[in-house]
Amino acid sequence: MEGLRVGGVNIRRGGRNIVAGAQFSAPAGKVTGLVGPNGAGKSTLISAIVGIERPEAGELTFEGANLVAMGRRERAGICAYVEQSASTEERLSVADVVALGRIPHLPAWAVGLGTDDETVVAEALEKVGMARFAGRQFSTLSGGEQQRVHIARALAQEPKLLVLDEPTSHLDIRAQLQVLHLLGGLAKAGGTVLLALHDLNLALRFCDWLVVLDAGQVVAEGRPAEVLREDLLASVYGVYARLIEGPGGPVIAYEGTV
Ligand SMILES: Nc1ncnc2c1ncn2[C@@H]1O[C@H](COP(=O)(O)OP(=O)(O)OP(=O)(O)O)[C@@H](O)[C@H]1O
Repeated sequence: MEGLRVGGVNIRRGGRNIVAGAQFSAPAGKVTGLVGPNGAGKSTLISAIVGIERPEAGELTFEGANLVAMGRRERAGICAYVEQSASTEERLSVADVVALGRIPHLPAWAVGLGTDDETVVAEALEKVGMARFAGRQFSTLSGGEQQRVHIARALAQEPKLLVLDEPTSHLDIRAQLQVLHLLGGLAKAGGTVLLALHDLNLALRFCDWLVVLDAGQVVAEGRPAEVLREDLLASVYGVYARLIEGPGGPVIAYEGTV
């Protein structure tokens, strides 16, 4: 299965190349991690993939269809996006925020959700452990609770391509494991999942495929344990680390900065 293909993408901002000739695949049926140090260009590249900005050059395709040329509604029928910092939906309830995910699936004349849509919304909240918050005003939630609701909104969209920018940054460790497990389940069901991630041990454990971005360029792509080698951790992240065998597979033990 083809999934997402990023081909020779250039993105300029402020008069300089932020992403330069990025080329990689996020295959369908896999969780692909996009990793790299602060400022590497991960969010910028993601903003082009989800259609927030147009790349200056290059191709972005999903299952062979050109994402750049797609209209908003068509793209929303395929791709859901969970932003790094959640925007404030001030007066909406939690259930209303998640219901926004159903909009691409509603007919143009619809005035509200159908029963099936409401079931999808309730299930999405259940999956992220937020069902009991359905009636709460979104703005009263904690950062981690808001992040879970945004993930639920993306799940309610039932996307073929799910793109998440650091979806676990505000989550406690249990919620991180639950969300990453959930994403693994979506991929196993045939979905394409791409997520920017800082925790390389979580990337090792939960990603099937890894893309490393450094200074706007893809410097490595492959299976996590083959990509996250000691020399790459030193050259890209500037850290000394050892890969040691943990009970559930390899684990990175950090030793210091280069
Ligand atoms: N409008 C802009 N003008 C100039 N530089 C910009 C602009 N927007 C972003 N940048 C720069 O582009 C680089 C990439 O930013 P981006 O947010 O994509 O990185 P990132 O890999 O997501 O980083 P982080 O891990 O810190 O979230 C950074 O150095 C940032 O300062």
